[in-house]
Amino acid sequence: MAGSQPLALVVDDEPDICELLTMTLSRMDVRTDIAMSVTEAKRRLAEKQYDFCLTDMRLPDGDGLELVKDIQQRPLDRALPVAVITAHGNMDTAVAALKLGAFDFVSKPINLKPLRALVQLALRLGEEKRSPQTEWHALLQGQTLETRKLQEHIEQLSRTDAPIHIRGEHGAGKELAAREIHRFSPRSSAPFVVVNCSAEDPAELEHSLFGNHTEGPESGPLMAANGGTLYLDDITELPEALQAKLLQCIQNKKIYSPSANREHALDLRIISATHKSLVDAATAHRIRSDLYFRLNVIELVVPPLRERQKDIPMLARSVLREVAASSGNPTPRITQDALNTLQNYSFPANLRQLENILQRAFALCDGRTIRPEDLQLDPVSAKLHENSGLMEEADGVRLGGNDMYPGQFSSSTFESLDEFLQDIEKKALEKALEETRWNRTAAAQKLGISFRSLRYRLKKLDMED
Ligand SMILES: Nc1ncnc2c1ncn2[C@@H]1O[C@H](COP(=O)(O)OP(=O)(O)OP(=O)(O)O)[C@@H](O)[C@H]1O
Repeated sequence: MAGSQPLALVVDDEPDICELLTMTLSRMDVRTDIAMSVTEAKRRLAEKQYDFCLTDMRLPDGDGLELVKDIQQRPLDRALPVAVITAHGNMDTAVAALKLGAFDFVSKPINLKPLRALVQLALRLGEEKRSPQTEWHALLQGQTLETRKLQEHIEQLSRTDAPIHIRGEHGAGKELAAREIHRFSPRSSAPFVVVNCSAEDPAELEHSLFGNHTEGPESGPLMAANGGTLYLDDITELPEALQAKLLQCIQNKKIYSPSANREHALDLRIISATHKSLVDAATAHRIRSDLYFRLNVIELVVPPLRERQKDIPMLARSVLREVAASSGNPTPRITQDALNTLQNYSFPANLRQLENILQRAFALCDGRTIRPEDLQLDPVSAKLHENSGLMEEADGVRLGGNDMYPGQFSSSTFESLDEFLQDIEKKALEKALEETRWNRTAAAQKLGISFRSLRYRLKKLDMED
């Protein structure tokens, strides 16, 4: 830090606000320089090294966004955390600032409590950047371009506090990526809390999000994640009534407790995820547009394992090391043929499937060496997945095969393409249900869809009985 006390640059042309900010920061042992315009701010940034910058949006010679952009473009200042002050309710500007690289925003009239939390986070951000990078989770290591891009993006996102939406196939590592963002972020000492938004029962989901009736939000994950990160998995499945409630909490940064008859301040980073398209869900009005804009400020795409093909040998060895260590056994060897076989497989269920395959292979092998036959890969389903693009295979359920559907549309058998596709869907659902003895939760899991989605499909295809 510049000197023993941190130094902040406040950019605002309203003397009252400058005074309020200077006083608040000085009570936090932060020294402040003031700039009244974009030009003056740029000059000061060129002269001194700051630990944090807070800028108003409307300035006499330009706007705060220009400054945010400028700070991101200066190599020396790349590490400088910048936050913006927005007019009350102007979410568009706040989102634009976050997209440009601002780590957070405060809205007018300035409330001192969130402002202090923001300053503390900004200062921790500065410190994090100076500490040596921690090692990646074993499944996110690798040398392929896709993996490096992912790592770089994760590092970048851990330096902001903006909401992130993660998109990727089942088992590709969305939660892992979210955990890494949290671990590298200044929120890392606070909890990372996971909520799955596709619960079977909406009332149960409401409790699991907002706490139960007797204890209120104090017993729920939003309060549990306070100060840290809330990971909302399968966000496209969140029922509409809960979307409104969630939006209110995120927007107001508060949660109401009926039992205590008071509001609790919420200081959370939200990371949401889906294996579907959030854009499609918003277009189809399954996700409220105001919530969509709140969640999808920055998107992170986690690549499927088949796009990290060259990483597979390294990943396989590291999974085997873990599997063996957890049972107190020496790590088995894996032959080059077995590695080649893995590299040629399409892994429809991604990292999760790689782990499952190697756990099974470890149990089946002679204890010392894993050979191709120990992997028990299903070449047909792998090929089907590669070629069809129609359906997804998860956890080893075979959705295709000539015994199930003819593979191509014929107008003599089906009246329309829709009917043909419905037939495929019906057969896949039947098969998964049979294989799980009509346990719908397990069948949904096998099909790689949520329980709600399975229920919806069964209804749509008139298969509820
Ligand atoms: N905290 C963790 N520690 C160790 N391994 C983990 C952890 N979280 C996930 N994994 C492993 O990482 C792999 C990818 O899982 P992850 O849950 O990140 O995928 P995902 O893309 O979020 O999947 P889904 O869409 O089904 O929720 C799995 O094999 C899982 O076992």
